[in-house]
Amino acid sequence: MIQSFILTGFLGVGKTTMLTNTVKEHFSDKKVAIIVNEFGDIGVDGNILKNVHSEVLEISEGCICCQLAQEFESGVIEIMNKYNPEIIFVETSGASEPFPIFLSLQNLGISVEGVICVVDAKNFDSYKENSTAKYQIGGSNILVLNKTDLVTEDELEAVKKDVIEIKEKYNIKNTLTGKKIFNNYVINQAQQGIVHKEVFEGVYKVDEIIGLAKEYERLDHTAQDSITQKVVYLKDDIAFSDVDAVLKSLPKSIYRVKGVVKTKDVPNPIVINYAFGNDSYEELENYTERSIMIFIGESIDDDVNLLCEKFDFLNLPRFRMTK
Ligand SMILES: Nc1nc2c(ncn2[C@@H]2O[C@H](COP(=O)(O)OP(=O)(O)OP(=O)(O)O)[C@@H](O)[C@H]2O)c(=O)[nH]1
Repeated sequence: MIQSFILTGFLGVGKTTMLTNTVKEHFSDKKVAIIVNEFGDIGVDGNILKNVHSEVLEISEGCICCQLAQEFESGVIEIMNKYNPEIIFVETSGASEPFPIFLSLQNLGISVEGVICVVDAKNFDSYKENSTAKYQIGGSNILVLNKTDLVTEDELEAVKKDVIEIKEKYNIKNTLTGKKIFNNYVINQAQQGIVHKEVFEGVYKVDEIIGLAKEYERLDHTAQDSITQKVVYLKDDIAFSDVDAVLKSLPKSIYRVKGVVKTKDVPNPIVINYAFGNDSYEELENYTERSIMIFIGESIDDDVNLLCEKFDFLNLPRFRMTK
């Protein structure tokens, strides 16, 4: 039976980082397939993951936990037929919930060995009130407190306490029986998403659930959430300092920026990663498409327009707005 893991967690918490590091560290001898669903339609994570693994299927243009359930299932079948993997990892977008994906995998006869929710220990306070974030915790059985290098022990304890409280409140239940679906859960810690191998050894395998799909009512949460994204292309190659200038001028409403940008001063295109005030850059080989930045946050349209006015190398696509 094919094994699978679902990776969930809010925007920018470190899911792609975990996948990149985990597969390298623990699964170099296995045939691994990765399915990644990005928030929106641009494959930044897909490009990063493809640099590390050969089998990466991107499902974009929507959310696999609601609008794209069917596309997700056919994607899984496609990857099984083409590649015959031993393990499938599904990285859900930071704006989806894991439970519908869990049901889809089980419907396809795939064993779910764990639903992992990555929590950003540094920025948890900034997003813990978001309802999707709560359902991500409630729908998982392995909670990983990541970015532990950025917090003190006391801060980490406080996050852990909050996470447990949310887990208890949002732990998903079978609406027919009233019983908890994930009876047990564990809380782990990580830095750069690296967790102990035990997490991936199937000790937290989730029991099969039968006949529950119709009972899950929170479908199409994207209709209610106020998180939006705006895609911006860059006209020309720019100086690295310009990228920095953009990130330093972000208003509070924009809490996540991803992108791949070609600069005049760095040989390879750089991957930009900005989450809640922290930024990082990494070079990416083999990227030949246009420079792009994706801004994600709450009600950000006007703020992104202002940024584009201020930095004239930022160019809003005229006919392109997702979500
Ligand atoms: N300091 C620190 N930074 C981290 C850690 N884990 C991830 N990061 C950084 O956090 C940023 C976001 O990481 P990603 O792995 O892209 O996050 P994600 O959850 O896949 O993000 P989305 O695709 O928006 O959902 C990147 O700049 C990472 O380098 C960590 O443990 N410590």
